[in-house]
Amino acid sequence: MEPLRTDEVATSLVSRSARLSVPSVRAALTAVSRPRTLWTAPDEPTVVGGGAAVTVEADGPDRLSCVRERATELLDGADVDAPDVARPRFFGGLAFHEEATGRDPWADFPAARFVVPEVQLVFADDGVWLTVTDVGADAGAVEARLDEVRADLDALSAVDPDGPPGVVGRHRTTSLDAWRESVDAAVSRIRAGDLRKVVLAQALDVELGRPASVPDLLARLGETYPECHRFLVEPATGASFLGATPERLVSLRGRDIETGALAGTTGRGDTDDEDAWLANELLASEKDNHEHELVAETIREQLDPLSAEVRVGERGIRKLATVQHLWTPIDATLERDEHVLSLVDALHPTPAVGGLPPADALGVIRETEPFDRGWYAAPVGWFDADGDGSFAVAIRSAVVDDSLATLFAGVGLVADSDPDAEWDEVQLKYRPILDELEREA
Ligand SMILES: C=C(O[C@@H]1C=C(C(=O)O)C=C[C@H]1O)C(=O)O
Repeated sequence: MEPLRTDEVATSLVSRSARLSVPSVRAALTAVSRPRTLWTAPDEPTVVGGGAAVTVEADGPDRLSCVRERATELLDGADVDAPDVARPRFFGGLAFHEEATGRDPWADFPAARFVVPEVQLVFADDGVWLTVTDVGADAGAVEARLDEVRADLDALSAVDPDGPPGVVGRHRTTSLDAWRESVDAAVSRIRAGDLRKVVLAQALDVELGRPASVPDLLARLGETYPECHRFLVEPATGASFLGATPERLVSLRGRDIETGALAGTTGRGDTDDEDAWLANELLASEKDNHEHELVAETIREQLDPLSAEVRVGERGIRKLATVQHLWTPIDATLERDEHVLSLVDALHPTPAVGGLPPADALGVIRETEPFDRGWYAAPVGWFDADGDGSFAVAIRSAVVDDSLATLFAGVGLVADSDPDAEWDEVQLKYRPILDELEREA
């Protein structure tokens, strides 16, 4: 991609904002036009985006510094009249690997893409804020557009959500036999000392009874997984990528970093006793603790050189509707100012979704997986003009294209991993999305 010319970018991003009322996040997401964005994170206001005032894309090993450079030019010269909560931000993410293949279902997903939504709605504690942004327009035109969009959105009425579309067919990318073979091969390499951990994933193509409503699916995921990051990345055309992930990659505010290690998995029990028993087994499991420790250790090592202090909290259990994970909170204070994209670059992929050593694990993933990960297990999130931002790891996710959905799920493999147990764990990790597609209303 050609770099943007300076005369195209200087002081040309104009944002204006106002309060408004809309019945729900779902109604807002239904009303705005593509490309659409949804971002919901614990302790952050939910954001809905529609349209793109500006789009920045990049490819290859320097994709994040390219994005950052172009975005900084645009944001530095911006003419913004908005309270902090409603400031314009870039939303988007990356492909798991450095290059995009363009293979189905990822045809419309480049190696990195971020947009400043033309229409941004922030569901803040004190109400909903609308921000309209344009590039190359005069302030009067942006104000007129703000009035127009606000009038349209203010007139929205609540609509009952549709029930799930239902699942009428399934196709796995990996058979149980092929899986056993791949896991055995990976485990042998780990035992031989070639690598310490690798995360292998599967994809599941699902045919739906009727086209899925993306806003409804995300609304249902919000009810079942309120503690997760929910996201939608929907390009101008083609498929939508969405999910409800329990894994934060990193958030940065000023010099304060919050992250954590999430790895090691078991199911939920049918009774409280069984649930507690499963949690205790997980806490005591040598294999899961080893798998987890590699993630926590690596995150700490990545943050150490950048930080005045890294604090690793106590390992515990993170319970979700369908699974429980080992989780260690990690926070840090930066030594000097950094952009959140630099932290994303340093941390992705953590051994929770890649492996260790990272380059060897990525090699095994590329050789083994018969499908393109696309943006699955990669960072999605936002950043602003100060370089603050928040990113999640896009797991428990799917690409939805009309009546077709492709779900992704992976597992961490170490020396004593068992192929059949890992197979079952993959099936468990499909459930967040699969349940919302299948469940009766
Ligand atoms: C890779 C996934 O999950 C990751 C792998 C985990 C594990 O192996 O125990 C647990 C949480 C995530 O870090 C996924 O859900 O697709």
